[in-house]
Amino acid sequence: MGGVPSRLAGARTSGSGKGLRCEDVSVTFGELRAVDHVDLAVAPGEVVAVLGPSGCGKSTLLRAVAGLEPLASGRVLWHGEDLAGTATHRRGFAMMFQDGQLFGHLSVARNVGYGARLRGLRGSALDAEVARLLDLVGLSGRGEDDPLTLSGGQQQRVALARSLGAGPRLILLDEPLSALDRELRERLAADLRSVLADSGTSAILVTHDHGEAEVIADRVVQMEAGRLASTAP
Ligand SMILES: Nc1ncnc2c1ncn2[C@@H]1O[C@H](COP(=O)(O)OP(=O)(O)OP(=O)(O)O)[C@@H](O)[C@H]1O
Repeated sequence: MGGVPSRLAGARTSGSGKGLRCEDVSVTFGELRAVDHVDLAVAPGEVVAVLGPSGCGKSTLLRAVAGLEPLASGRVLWHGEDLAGTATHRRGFAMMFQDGQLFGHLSVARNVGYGARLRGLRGSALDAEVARLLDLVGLSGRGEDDPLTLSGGQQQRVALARSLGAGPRLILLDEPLSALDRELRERLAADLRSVLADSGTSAILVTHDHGEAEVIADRVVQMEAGRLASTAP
């Protein structure tokens, strides 16, 4: 934790067809075209921020990538494979929201180990994985705590560790820090960047905070009324 390591070499471009590709993706709610013919590529290991005002369609785009919204047009592909027939839980993507939605009846360790258990880890292998994840998010030794006694920032770290524990190939982050106060947000933004870099996980970060996007992401794309605009390195 701490420090901002440089991103993985070669993770900056996505022209190879590797990683995620949204092609001409639209999502409609009745007359409203919430996501309007969006093209977006995320290379393996790359973190892309989607920045835009409230209601511009950011969350809907994430949900479409996750397979939680039907597409009115276009395709979502991973390594060139169309995911249309792949259910959400089979896509290998994890989602993390503003409110980390921890399981209040489970210890921190059980929360963090949840995804790893789904991957089949048990016993000492599971314990080692939980310890690794807790270390990754700066919460070593807190495994037996009740998550609801942790601060908001600590809870978000647990949520992040739990998401990473599922071993996702892509993590979808929907305003993961916006419930926190500014000081904590700035600190956790730097931590989030280093955790994503250390784990080599591809990510899409949705936010309306320009500074947060700049700190966390390799690339920032602007969304406005359902459409993606400029790309700034
Ligand atoms: N299930 C739904 N049914 C109808 N309209 C919806 C639904 N979900 C989202 N919308 C509408 O789609 C548009 C985009 O919403 P979305 O939540 O994607 O925006 P957002 O950019 O993530 O906003 P915020 O930053 O406030 O979370 C909004 O006009 C919203 O009202």
